[in-house]
Amino acid sequence: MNCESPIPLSCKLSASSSVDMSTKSSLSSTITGSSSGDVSIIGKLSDGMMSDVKIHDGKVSDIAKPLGSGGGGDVATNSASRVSYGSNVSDSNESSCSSFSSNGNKPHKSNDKRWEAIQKIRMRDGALGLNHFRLLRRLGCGDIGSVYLAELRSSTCCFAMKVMDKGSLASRKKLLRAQTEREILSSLDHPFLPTLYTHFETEKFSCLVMEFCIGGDLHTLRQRQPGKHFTEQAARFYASQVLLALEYLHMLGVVYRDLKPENVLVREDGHIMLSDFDLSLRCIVSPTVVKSSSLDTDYSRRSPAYCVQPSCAEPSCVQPACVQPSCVQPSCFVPRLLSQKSKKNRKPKNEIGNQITPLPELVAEPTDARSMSFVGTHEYLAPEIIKGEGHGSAVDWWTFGIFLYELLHGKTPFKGSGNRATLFNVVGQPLKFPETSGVSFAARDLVRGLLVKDPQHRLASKRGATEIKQHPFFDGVNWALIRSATPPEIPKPLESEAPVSKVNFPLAEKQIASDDSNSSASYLDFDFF
Ligand SMILES: Nc1ncnc2c1ncn2[C@@H]1O[C@H](COP(=O)(O)OP(=O)(O)OP(=O)(O)O)[C@@H](O)[C@H]1O
Repeated sequence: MNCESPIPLSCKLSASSSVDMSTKSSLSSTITGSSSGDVSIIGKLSDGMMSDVKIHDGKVSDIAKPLGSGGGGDVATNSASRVSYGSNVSDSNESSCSSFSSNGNKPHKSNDKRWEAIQKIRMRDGALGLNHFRLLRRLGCGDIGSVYLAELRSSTCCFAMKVMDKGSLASRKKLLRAQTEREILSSLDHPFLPTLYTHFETEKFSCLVMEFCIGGDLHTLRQRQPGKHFTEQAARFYASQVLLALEYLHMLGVVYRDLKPENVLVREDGHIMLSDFDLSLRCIVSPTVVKSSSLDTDYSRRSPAYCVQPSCAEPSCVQPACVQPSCVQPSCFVPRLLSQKSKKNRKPKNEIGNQITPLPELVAEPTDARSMSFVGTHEYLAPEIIKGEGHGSAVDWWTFGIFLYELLHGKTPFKGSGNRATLFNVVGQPLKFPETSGVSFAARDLVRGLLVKDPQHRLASKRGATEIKQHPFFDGVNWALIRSATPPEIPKPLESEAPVSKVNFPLAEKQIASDDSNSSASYLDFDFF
């Protein structure tokens, strides 16, 4: 494997951020292809155009004046190299386009105004299409598409629309990645994960309409902090929400595999949303209650019992064929109770009655799932991925450790002079903390537990997120009420810096312009791949 191979570059762009250009460039690079095969450069930078909109509560509320100076060229920086080796994904038949008929399967979003707005259009016009949206500006672009801020016409609701060129996806063998992302997105209903409002296709494009996050990503936000790192309190806030999102994904049978600050977006209320699921691995999980009630509260005194079905065991599992779509739905889980103790060892009822009753504990995470794909971002790659040993959900706990380290220290722990050196460090170098670090013992201890190179001995590898939640670093976090916790920072409403200029549509974009015949050309800025 040549880790210094030319790599496709995909840009990331956040229009209103000030950045430290010395530490990271504005490129996020992605390696794709087989380990022996050639790879090519396919990226470009987007131009960071801004439109004149102001947004509150996912709705356009005002037309703001251009701000003039002060950041037109500000580009969110991200040099993190993204890797996707060995999946050798071949084209699959595209699933037929479908808009979701209702929000019935997303009870947590049931009173969301955006659903109502979408539903109204659907009742009036049938399926939604590109012509129902006004594209205001490009938010950024990734390896498989560009994301636009889109306003639903005849409403004031705003969305993030990911637009993917189907021809380009097919020629670059990325249809499966796009399909994976769409299927995962459609199964999510969680406060820290995106809502997919609808999906539709034009002749040329496949479009995902998602919740829009006004606050940019955590990478950009970190750059703005004093010392370019978060306080421990802020890091705890963001990490705890990410942890819950990962736990939920694992319970759905999704190993996320691409955690990094760039993929953690900030909502207008300051809470987070994990985005970008095209590198995720889906597997089948079999949740197990390892502790059913108050019978035993002390983990350290007993050997835990786990029962997770490693249904997704080999490289082929990155292919959809090995995943039953219905099995990423929570409804397919039938938790099983494992008896922890024989009856004679249990405490008598009256003793239990005097105690605070802890909640049952469920392990529903695919701790034994295995994939051989080489995916992720160099600085975040787990050793078992680099070594090609096969990996499962423990990779998310490794990346969680790197993520926490970066939030607290402003840099990742194993970064080398190049990608090859980075990978070497991840596998062979011990974890070190900056000597002058003011980070607490608890935080360092948690990072140490997560960045254990052997996944079998890594924190959370046995009982999943529960092990991490119980670490002293998270003492005081009210997991049940975390949505009500006060965020470290509330993003400012989006305002424009410069009016959108007229765009000359390249040939490839003419189609979308004609698809979107009702829209004003001045709002369009397409630039695919
Ligand atoms: N829901 C959203 N709200 C606001 N901005 C978003 C949203 N989703 C994506 N973005 C922006 O668009 C950029 C591109 O996102 P996208 O997920 O397509 O690319 P990516 O993160 O580089 O991943 P990939 O290369 O796998 O496609 C992100 O970096 C982010 O800045």
